[in-house]
Amino acid sequence: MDDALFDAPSVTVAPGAVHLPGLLPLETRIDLVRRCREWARGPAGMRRHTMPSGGVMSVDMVALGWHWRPYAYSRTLPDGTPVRPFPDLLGALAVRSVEAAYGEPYEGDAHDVALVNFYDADARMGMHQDRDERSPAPVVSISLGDTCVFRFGGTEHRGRPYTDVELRDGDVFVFGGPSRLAYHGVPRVRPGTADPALGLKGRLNITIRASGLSR
Ligand SMILES: O=C(O)CCC(=O)C(=O)O
Ligand SMILES: [Fe+2]
Repeated sequence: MDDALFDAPSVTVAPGAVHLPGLLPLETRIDLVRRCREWARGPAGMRRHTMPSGGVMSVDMVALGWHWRPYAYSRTLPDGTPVRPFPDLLGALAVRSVEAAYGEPYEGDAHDVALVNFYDADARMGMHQDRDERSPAPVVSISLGDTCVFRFGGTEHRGRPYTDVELRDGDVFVFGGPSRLAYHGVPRVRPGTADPALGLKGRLNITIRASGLSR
């Protein structure tokens, strides 16, 4: 464990919700983008989910560890294709991020699922809670590429009051404790703001979670 992480700059947006701007160095970001490209491919790769309302999401998604579709986890994809495994690297990144956010050793459930979201210039994500997990472990959200507006609200409903935070390439946002079930969404992406060194057009987001489900 790198002690310097406990000293990383952080902004507490709400109790238990901590923004860690620029936590990830360029080499980590480049490595994660390369991995996301790999995860996006193949039979268990990126897809656009249809919501129960009939609307189609504007974000492309791939799940690791457990498959996710609105609104449930499953061991395999609907056609039986195995889900891609959850990479140890993301588990380690989650622990380091939670420790950097809260400044104390992490002793909660092990993170075992990640959702990778790709946003093009027009993609959005409506206000929602992450509540398909059965573990209270904090969610760790990693941003790569284009900056977005991340809207973070309360736990009761999707409306105001909320705080708009700019999430940039390499930022990490941790939400746990009293904010674990806070409504949040991405009302807009700022196209063309990605670091050219990344070679990424658009925005990638990885949320790392503990499913609380047993295999
Ligand atoms: O893209 C983001 O920053 C948030 C993604 C999110 O809320 C989710 O995947 O549940
Ligand atoms: Fe979410």
